[in-house]
Amino acid sequence: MSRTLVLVRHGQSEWNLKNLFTGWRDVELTEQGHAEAKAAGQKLKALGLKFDIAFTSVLKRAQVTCQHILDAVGQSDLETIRNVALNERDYGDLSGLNKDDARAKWGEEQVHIWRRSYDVPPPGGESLKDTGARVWPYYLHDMQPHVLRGETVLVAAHGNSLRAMIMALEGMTGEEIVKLELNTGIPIVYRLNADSTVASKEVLS
Ligand SMILES: O=C(O)[C@@H](CO)OP(=O)(O)O
Repeated sequence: MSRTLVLVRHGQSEWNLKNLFTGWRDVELTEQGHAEAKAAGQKLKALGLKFDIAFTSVLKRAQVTCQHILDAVGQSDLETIRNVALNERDYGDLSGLNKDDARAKWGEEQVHIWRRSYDVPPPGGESLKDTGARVWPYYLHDMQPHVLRGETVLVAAHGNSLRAMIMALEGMTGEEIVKLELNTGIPIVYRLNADSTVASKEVLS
């Protein structure tokens, strides 16, 4: 029984590089981002992983990352489900603003609260808790059944949508999850027990 779940944050995007709040804006990967996604695929290939299904968001930085990984493991045509539930946290009115400009305008502390508190949403956007309220039901209904059937599942998504999944998978508190930073293009390989709890976790950094 494989029961393997691989989570990967997309490679560096143009707006990661420019230090802009991104959220649901549909931006491209940088050259480095493409390279990170390909390297993630090579790491998964080296583990000998073969996927049964892949899931990604409706945003191209995650979709392209997903495709690079599937190409690297020799599964370019694998069934891939795209769903808005896996999108990045919606940054609302902050989307497109520079993070340093925002600190200058609203103060370091306020911007940190918007970025890394668990349940305080940025103006017009989602908190991490709000993001979890769409990610976790989607995981339970659409992804977890594949894993529990013994399949190997790839999820290429975003820093905060993956944080929301990790929090629930590992039973972390809101305080614990906001301290966890996910690097771009680094696969996290979970093996699950039959009762859906985590048996092991390996970060392929
Ligand atoms: O801008 C965003 O959408 C996210 C991820 O890049 O940023 P943050 O680090 O603030 O969660």
